[in-house]
Amino acid sequence: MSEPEVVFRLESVTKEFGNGRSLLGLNRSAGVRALDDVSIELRRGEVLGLVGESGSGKTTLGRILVGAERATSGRVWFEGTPVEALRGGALRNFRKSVQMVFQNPFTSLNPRRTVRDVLNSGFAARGLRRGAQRAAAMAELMPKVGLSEAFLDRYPHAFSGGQRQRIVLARALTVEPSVLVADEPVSALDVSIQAQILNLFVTLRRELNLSIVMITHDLRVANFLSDRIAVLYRGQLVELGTREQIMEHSRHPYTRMLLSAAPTGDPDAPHNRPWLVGDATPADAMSGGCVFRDRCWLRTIVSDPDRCATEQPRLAAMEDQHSAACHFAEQTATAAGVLLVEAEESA
Ligand SMILES: Nc1ncnc2c1ncn2[C@@H]1O[C@H](COP(=O)(O)OP(=O)(O)OP(=O)(O)O)[C@@H](O)[C@H]1O
Repeated sequence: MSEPEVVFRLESVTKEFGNGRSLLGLNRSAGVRALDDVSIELRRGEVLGLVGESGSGKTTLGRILVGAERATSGRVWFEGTPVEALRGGALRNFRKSVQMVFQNPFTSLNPRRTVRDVLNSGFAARGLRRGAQRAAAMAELMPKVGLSEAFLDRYPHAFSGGQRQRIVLARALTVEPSVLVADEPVSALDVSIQAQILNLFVTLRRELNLSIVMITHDLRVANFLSDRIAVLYRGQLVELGTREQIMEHSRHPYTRMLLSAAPTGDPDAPHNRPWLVGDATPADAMSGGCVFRDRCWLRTIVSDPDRCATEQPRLAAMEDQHSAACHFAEQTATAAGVLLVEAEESA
């Protein structure tokens, strides 16, 4: 099998916010490490789900991909070139090629601009100057996102949330991107509409060979359309694998915890979930060791829990495509099974 083509490559990317001194050099603020030594690739035509709780660094990673934030350290390569080295035409091409779609379609559209105005700005950026060229591009684009051309002269307020998200997608597509970074694109929508929009992503990805980074706190969304899933915890990439590896054979105790906390729709699911262990300790009180150790259910049963406090686990490959950052990843599945049986017996 040939190697997949890599669109983005992130090498040891760290992003810190607010890590500076005041004007007089006093009160050095601790700052926030939103991303901590993240290395990952995005392949041509794949959907990469990026999951984790609020504050885990998902949006920051997405903003680094589109060039809206710069890494504090580490490298970001786009199609083989470091992003910071892009200039002139190559930089313009990068800005068109990588588009971001935001969560809230009610705030991401200007209420005073019709759909036609919105799309025309994108077509102008793509270099379509003549009215006839833009009309033809518009006639091609609207059905792709499931909208009628009759909507072109309406303002955003005339549309439902799902329709607005279709307009936002159409706007992103005007410049013919090769990568979409979608930041919680369905979480502001009614559940009944979410599947329609996710299906639209699936269709667009197939028709346009798009690479998509799907940022979501909802594992059901990631499960629906991802080829691979990356799990972030406190800015660190703690597990990476194919959709099936993560959803069915996850090895990091945090991923197991996320999966068990996700609504399953199963009324018989155990209420006494053994792997929900307390709240997170503030990050600045946890230097060294594993970032997840304070909430880790697996650590409560392994033979050498001190190791978790002293030695930071590195992301290590366990099988083809699947890696996890846990010293005891080999024991996760068995330990989870034992705990679940115990919980069911004591319920
Ligand atoms: N511009 C900023 N200035 C300071 N801190 C920031 C900034 N952007 C993000 N952070 C901090 O970085 C950390 C990661 O935030 P980020 O928004 O990337 O997480 P997230 O996983 O996308 O969370 P959410 O789902 O809540 O959006 C958080 O602690 C956040 O407060």
